Amino acid sequence: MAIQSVGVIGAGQMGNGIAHVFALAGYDVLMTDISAEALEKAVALIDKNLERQVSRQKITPADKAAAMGRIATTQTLADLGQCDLVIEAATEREAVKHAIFAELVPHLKPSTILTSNTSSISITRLASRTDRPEKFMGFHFMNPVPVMQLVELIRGIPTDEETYATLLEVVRKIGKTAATAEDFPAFIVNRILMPMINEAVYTLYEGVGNVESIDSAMKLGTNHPMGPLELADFIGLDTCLAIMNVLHEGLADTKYRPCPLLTKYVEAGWLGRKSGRGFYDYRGETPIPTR
Ligand SMILES: CC(=O)CC(=O)SCCNC(=O)CCNC(=O)[C@H](O)C(C)(C)COP(=O)(O)OP(=O)(O)OC[C@H]1O[C@@H](n2cnc3c(N)ncnc32)[C@H](O)[C@@H]1OP(=O)(O)O
Ligand SMILES: NC(=O)C1=CN([C@@H]2O[C@H](COP(=O)(O)OP(=O)(O)OC[C@H]3O[C@@H](n4cnc5c(N)ncnc54)[C@H](OP(=O)(O)O)[C@@H]3O)[C@@H](O)[C@H]2O)C=CC1
Repeated sequence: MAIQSVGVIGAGQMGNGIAHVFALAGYDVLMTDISAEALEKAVALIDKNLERQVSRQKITPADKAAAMGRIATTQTLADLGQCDLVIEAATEREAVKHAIFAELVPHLKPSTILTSNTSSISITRLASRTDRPEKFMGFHFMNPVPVMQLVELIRGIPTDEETYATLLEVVRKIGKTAATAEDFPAFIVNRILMPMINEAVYTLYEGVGNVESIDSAMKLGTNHPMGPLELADFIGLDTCLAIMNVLHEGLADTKYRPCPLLTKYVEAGWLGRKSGRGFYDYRGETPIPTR
């Protein structure tokens, strides 16, 4: 099936990056969020990130103008009804995602492919609550979307071959590379990455190192571009905790127990970069460790 128009639900860190990449690749993008402010911020951020690509001569000013011209926003979910492909990238909470799909599905044309950018939640379970489980897939982008090469494709039990083949082709058209994962908690990337981040928080919690020494050790000792605590702040501590909870509950193994310190930071509303504070304080000129 040919995809031309793409609906993006949630204009947070991932939603804006997904809209950016699809618009640049020539798709018409309609982005929605419950918050008008989030939509405004997302469009401003896409403009800024495209400008950065222009200044590094990755794209031309005309490419940027064309991409911005392909992005529209709405606060009405039903407006996404005529899109060929919908990518849900709202908050990592299963109840939120079920509610979005329940509201959206009655407005969708029959051919629309419905996807979720969830980091961890069962695709089969999300699909089963829609009217089109065979046209439902996990479509998992990495942060920052304009930079990261990978997209994980996750088929639920009922997903049909045509839907999978269509998304493989879309990944190719946006210039990224697909890895196919089976539908088990947190799929491939987060099954491996999130326990490492959680272990870094335990290392902090138990006093083995402080924020600076843990991040420095992993950056300089294992050549990771970001330390695990810096990366956790970048992803969002609420999202990290949500993923650990899905792993813990879904695999029923205590080795996935979220670190109590991670829970504490989320309870404080210190969610990382997006809220101004997490394992680092981002409110000044340079990030300062909070422990
Ligand atoms: C939680 C989940 O479900 C799944 C996940 O996403 S897990 C998280 C996966 N992501 C990671 O692991 C990211 C790890 N970090 C990194 O790879 C790097 O630190 C980083 C790419 C984010 C930044 O790299 P850096 O070298 O420190 O910064 P910087 O030099 O500013 O940027 C590198 C390049 O990316 C570009 N870039 C960075 N952010 C960008 C953005 N938002 N939009 C467009 N381009 C961007 C820069 O323009 C630059 O391009 P050039 O190489 O062409 O010059
Ligand atoms: N952060 C990351 O590194 C990655 C995240 N993901 C996944 O992408 C999804 C989004 O994450 P991320 O962008 O980081 O999260 P953010 O918190 O940055 O953004 C989520 C956005 O969704 C909005 N939202 C919440 N409820 C609804 C709703 N009912 N309808 C429309 N929009 C809604 C939020 O609005 P408000 O702020 O007003 O609540 C917010 O703007 C999650 O499923 C996450 O697991 C996948 C890969 C990487």
